[in-house]
Amino acid sequence: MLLNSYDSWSPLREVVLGSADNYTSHERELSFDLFFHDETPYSRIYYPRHVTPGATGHRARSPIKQQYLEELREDVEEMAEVLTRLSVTVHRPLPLDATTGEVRTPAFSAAVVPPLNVRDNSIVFGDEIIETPPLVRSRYFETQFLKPVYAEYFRRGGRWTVMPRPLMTDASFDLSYVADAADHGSLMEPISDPQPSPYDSGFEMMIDGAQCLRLGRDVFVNVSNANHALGCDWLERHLRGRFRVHRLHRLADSHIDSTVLALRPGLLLVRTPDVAERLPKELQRWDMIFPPEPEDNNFPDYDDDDLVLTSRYIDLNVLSVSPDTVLINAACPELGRTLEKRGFTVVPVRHRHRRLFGGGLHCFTLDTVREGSAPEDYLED
Ligand SMILES: NC(=[NH2+])NCCC[C@H](N)C(=O)O
Repeated sequence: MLLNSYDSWSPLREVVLGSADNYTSHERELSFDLFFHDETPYSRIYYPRHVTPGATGHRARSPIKQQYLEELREDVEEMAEVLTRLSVTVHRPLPLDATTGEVRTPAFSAAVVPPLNVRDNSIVFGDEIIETPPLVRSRYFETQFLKPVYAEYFRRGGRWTVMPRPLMTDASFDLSYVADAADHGSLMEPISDPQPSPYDSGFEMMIDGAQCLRLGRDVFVNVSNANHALGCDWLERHLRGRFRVHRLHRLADSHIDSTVLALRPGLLLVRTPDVAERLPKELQRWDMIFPPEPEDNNFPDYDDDDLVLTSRYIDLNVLSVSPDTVLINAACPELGRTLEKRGFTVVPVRHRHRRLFGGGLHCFTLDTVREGSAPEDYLED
C-alpha cells in the first residue's frame, strides 16, 4: 500500500519491525555515553567495569551475552507473528551481516549496530519517509539496512528524504543537557574530554524520529539541546504548509515514546502526573492514562556487567494497532489491566530484554501505513 501515516493510533496496515541479528555489543564512546546519560548512572560511576580489557583510547566494547541475544531474537520473531495474525503486513530490514565490521567516515570510525530500534532513525509524515540524522555514531548508517523497504515505498509513489548527515566530531555535540544534570546535584559524572578534530565545525543537526509525537497535522518535537534545536528547525522549514511543528522543551533527554504516547484523539498515555504538568496547554486538555509504577518483578535480573540502557518506564512504549487495540509487553499485566479498564483490547507480547537493547514495542517498529490516517487538526476545541 501507499505510505500513509500521520498518527500512532489509526488502524495499522503495514509496519517495519527491527532486526536484532548480530547485536553482539554496545560501543562505549562519547556519543553513546551522551545519548544514554540519563539511564546509565551506575555503569558510569563504575565505568571501568565495562571497559574491555586492553581497550585503548576513548572507545570500548560492552559485550551482550549470547543468551540475551537469542531470547531477544525469539521475542522479535514472535512480535512479527502476532502482528501478522492481526492482519498487519510486516516489513523487515536487511539483517546486519556478521562480517560487517566498523564504518569509517572522514571524521570517525564506529562499530555497526543492527537496525533494531527502527523508530529512531526515520519518521513518516503522511506520504513521506524522512531519515533523521543520528545521535549515536554506531547508528550512522543504520538506515542503509532499510533501503529495500524504503525503495519499495518510493516505487509506489511515496516521498523519501534524507536529512543532512552530521560530521559528528566530538565538538559537534552540545553537552549542555548533561552538564546541567550534573549541576543539579545528579550522581552522574559529567561527560568530558572531547578530543579536537580537523573537521570540527560547531554544533550540528542531530535528532531522532522518536523525539516526535505525531498528531495528524501537528507534531510535537522534544528539544533538549542545540543539536535537537537545529533538527527541529530543519523539520519546521521542511514541513511548513503541511504540518505545524511545536517544540517541547526538555520533556525527556531525547526520545519521548516512554514518556508520552497518543492512544487515540483526545487520549494520551503519560508516564507520571509530573510529566503531564510539563506538557503544553494544547495537550493538557487531553484525557490521560497514567500506567501503574513499574515493579521490580516486571524485569529480568541482570548482572553488573550487563549494560542497562532504559528507564523502568520503558513498557509505556506500546504499539497501537487501532484506536482500541494495543500491543503491550506481556511482562506488564498491571498496565494491561489499566488499559482494559479504559476499554482497550490488549494484546500481550513477550519482550524480555527491552532494557538491554534500548527499546520497547514502539521503538522496534515504524508504522508506515495506517488506514484512514490523515492530516487532521486534533487540537482544535
Ligand atoms: N525509541 C526509543 N528507542 N525509545 C526508547 C526511549 C527510552 C527512554 N530513554 C527510557 O529509558 O525510558
